[in-house]
Amino acid sequence: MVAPQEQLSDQEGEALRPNRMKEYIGQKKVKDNLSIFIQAASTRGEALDHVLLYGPPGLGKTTLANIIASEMGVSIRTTSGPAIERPGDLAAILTALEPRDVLFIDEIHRLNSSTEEILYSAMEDGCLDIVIGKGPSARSIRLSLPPFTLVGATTRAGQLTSPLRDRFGVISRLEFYEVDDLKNIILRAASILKLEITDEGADEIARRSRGTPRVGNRLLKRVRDFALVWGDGIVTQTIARDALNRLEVDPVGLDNIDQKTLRTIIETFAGGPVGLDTLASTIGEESETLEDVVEPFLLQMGFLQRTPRGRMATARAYQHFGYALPQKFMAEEGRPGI
Ligand SMILES: Nc1ncnc2c1ncn2[C@@H]1O[C@H](COP(=O)(O)OP(=O)(O)OP(=O)(O)O)[C@@H](O)[C@H]1O
Ligand SMILES: [Mg+2]
Repeated sequence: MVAPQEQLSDQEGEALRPNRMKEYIGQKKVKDNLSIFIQAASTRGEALDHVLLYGPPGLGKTTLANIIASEMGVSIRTTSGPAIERPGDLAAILTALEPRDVLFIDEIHRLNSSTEEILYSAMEDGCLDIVIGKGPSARSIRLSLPPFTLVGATTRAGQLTSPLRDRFGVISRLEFYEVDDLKNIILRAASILKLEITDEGADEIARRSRGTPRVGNRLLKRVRDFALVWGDGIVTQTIARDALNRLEVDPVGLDNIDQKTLRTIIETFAGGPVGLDTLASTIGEESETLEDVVEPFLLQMGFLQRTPRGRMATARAYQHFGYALPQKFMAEEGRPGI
C-alpha cells in the first residue's frame, strides 16, 4: 500500500500529475533554480543545459521532466536506460529530435556502456560518431545533432559513471516532502478528483504518506472508498485514521518492509550493526531495494543509522515500536540519546 514504486493503479492518476512549474508543490530549491535556468535559456533561444534529477522513487522526477519541457515550450521524448539496447537505438532517437527538445531518460544508471559512450559526444559536442561497416573497411562518420536537453532520472546517482555525471550542467536532488507540502498535494488531488476532504483529513493522510507524493495520492484514493462506505463520502480525520489503520499504514507512514527491516535489526541483530547484504537476505528483499527504497526514508526519519560497520537501529526506532531501550543508549549523560 505505501510502496513508493509505481503500481498499475497509479496510472489512472495521470490526471493528478502537475503540468506546470507553479502547480508543482514543494522542492522549492530545485524548482527555483530550474525556473531561472529555464527562463535564461528561453530568453537566449537556446536549449536548456542537461539536467540530472535524482532521489528515491515517487518524489516527482518524471513529473518534473515533463514540466521542464512544457515550460520550455518544446516536445519531450521519453525512454529509459534498460529500453535502449543498442547504440543504434539511441542514435535513432537523437537524430529524430527537433531543436531544443527534451530527451528524458529514466533509470539512466542502467544504460549499457556502449550506449553511454554515444551519449558523451552527443551531450558535449552535439554530434554522433557512428561506425559504418565492419573490419578493415569500417569507417566512422560524424553527424551533427540539433541542440537538445537531456533530462536523466535515477534513484542512484552514486551508480552513474563520472564521465556521464560530469556532462550534466544541472544536478538536482529531490528530497522527501514535508507534511505541509504533502497536505497541499493531497488537497490538490482531492479537488481534481472532486472529493470532499477536511483539512484534518488531508493532514492525517499526509503524515502517513512516507514523505512521497505518489503514496499520498494512492492513500487518498483508498481512503475515499472507506469514506463512501462508512460515511457520507467526506474524508474526515476519523475516517482517514481508521481506514489507514485498517490498511496497516503506520501513523508515521512506515510500510511492511520498513517495519520488518527495523524489527529485524532490533530483534535478530541486537540493534546492529549489520551489513546490508546480510540484512537484505534475512528479510528476503533485494539489497538494491533496501538501499534505494527502504533506507532513504528510515534515515530521513532518524530510525536508522549507517555506520562503517553496518546498519544500526536508533533509540528512536526502539521507542517507536515500544521496545525497551538497551543500555548502550543510556550511556551518554544517563539519558536516552535520540
Ligand atoms: N511536487 C509535486 N506536486 C504535486 N504532485 C506531485 C509532485 N510530485 C509528484 N507528484 C505526484 O506523484 C506522482 C509520482 O510522481 P513521479 O511519477 O514524477 O515520480 P518519480 O520520481 O518519477 O518516481 P519513479 O522514481 O518511481 O519514476 C505523480 O503522478 C504526481 O501525481
Ligand atoms: Mg518516474
